[in-house]
Amino acid sequence: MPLQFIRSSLFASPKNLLRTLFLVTKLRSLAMGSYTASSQSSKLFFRQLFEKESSTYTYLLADVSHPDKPALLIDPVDKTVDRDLSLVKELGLKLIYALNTHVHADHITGTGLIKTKSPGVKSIISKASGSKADILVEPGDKVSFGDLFLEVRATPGHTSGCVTYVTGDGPDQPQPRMVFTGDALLIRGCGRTDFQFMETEILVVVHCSFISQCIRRQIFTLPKDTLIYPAHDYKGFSVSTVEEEMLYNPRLTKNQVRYEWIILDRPCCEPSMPNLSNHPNDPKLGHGLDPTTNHDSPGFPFTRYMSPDLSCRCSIQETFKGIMENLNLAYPKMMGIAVPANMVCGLQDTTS
Ligand SMILES: N[C@@H](CCC(=O)N[C@@H](CSS)C(=O)NCC(=O)O)C(=O)O
Repeated sequence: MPLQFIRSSLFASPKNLLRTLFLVTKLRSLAMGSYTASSQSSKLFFRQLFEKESSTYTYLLADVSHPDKPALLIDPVDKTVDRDLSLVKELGLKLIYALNTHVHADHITGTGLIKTKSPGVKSIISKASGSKADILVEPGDKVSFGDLFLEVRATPGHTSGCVTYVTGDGPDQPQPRMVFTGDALLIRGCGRTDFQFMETEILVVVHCSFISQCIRRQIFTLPKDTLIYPAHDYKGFSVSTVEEEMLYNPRLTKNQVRYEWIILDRPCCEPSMPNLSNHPNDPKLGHGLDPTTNHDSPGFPFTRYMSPDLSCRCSIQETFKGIMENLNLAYPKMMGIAVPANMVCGLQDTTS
């Protein structure tokens, strides 16, 4: 509503005055809502926190309707642990979990420090990450805090163990839903895919397929108003929605024919990397059709990648793989220190 209309209607009639006051209040609360990124749920306390050197978002969630006010932190950073723990204390929350979405390569997780400063807090990371933590979660697991919970979804590709945490689906859970995507899905972007398994062309394709397919299947299938909260932003964005990213994310709105086709009908994100050494038709040398039947070999869903008819369906520049190969990002400055430290997620400073 134009401000001019609000102003002029202020003087029209008592009825209009009330309506206008309601509108102004609503507009103000909407503006504040997006500024503080607060949730609609009366049970959920939610705060988005920022670490500026690595442009990392940490999220604090708590069930404030529960007598203990149990809380969790998603993707805490070592440098801002004191700030985060002071906030938890000030608000009278009881921190029970410190979660990581994945093994970060650009900063050191805060979970180790949190555990030393706040004994009793349990660290959480995915089992697929291969790193250490108190609790290793798998897709489908729930992380409960009071009456609220987060659901674990697998979104590998940036790293093989990346998971996304989604607020629960149910009458007492926050509405709209909220999804903490780590580095899998960023606002108008996504995590780079050049960290792991880049030895062969086929594995590059597998990883690109994983991330783009997992974003589609695990995140874009959520209700359109689901709020997206990533682990990083480099452009000043703080929140998006499933609908917005489906429409405007430049890395996910381009031609996907090649990758949709490659893992068609395969359950997403299963650790079923093809065993290249045992396969009779080496995909590096050509397509993997069974020469006797001219069909895909059983149990090898990627075999048609090199098939000439598929390759000409779309040009490589239009594909997700083409986009990802042309990002030209330098490796994170802290990678050599961050990855080994984060592989012992939350345990490096404890005796357990
Ligand atoms: N310049 C930063 C690292 C930037 C970077 O590589 N970010 C990662 C996520 S953190 S490992 C990424 O996936 N970026 C995708 C993108 O499109 O930016 C540093 O030196 O730390």
